[in-house]
Amino acid sequence: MNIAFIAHDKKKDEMVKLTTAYKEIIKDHQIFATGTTGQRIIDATGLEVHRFKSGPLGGDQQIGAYVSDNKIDLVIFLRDPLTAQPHEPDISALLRLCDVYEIPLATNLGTSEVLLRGLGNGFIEWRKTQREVQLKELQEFE
Ligand SMILES: O=C(CO)COP(=O)(O)O
Repeated sequence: MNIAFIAHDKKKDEMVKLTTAYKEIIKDHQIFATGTTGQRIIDATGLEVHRFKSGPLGGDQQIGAYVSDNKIDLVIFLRDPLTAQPHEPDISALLRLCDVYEIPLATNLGTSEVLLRGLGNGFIEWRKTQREVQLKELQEFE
């Protein structure tokens, strides 16, 4: 599975704790992240991470583009609900695309734990079928 991890500044310590705690589960998957979040995950876990640009510089949009290309199966986005973000429109756009494409999305630590445990127990496997169906549809369209 391809998992995207994103955390706002005040949530980055939580993200480090989360990815460290669930390293045994996430190590078997491809990890994508916005720039600074990705670096924190690399430093803390040593896992391989595909880093996009930093969020305010377009990272959320890059992940959104991957979502719309059916390349992301799960999004863990630890948002800071108490601080205004200069790139709020990008954040809303990413959340919207997750809903458009029915991508499992966690925006807080509690839901993140549920989704990562679900991932470990195979509950996200349906995404593989979803990807194959969509690929077939695209091929028929071309
Ligand atoms: O701002 C972000 C998401 O909206 C996160 O970006 P960084 O991981 O680069 O801090």
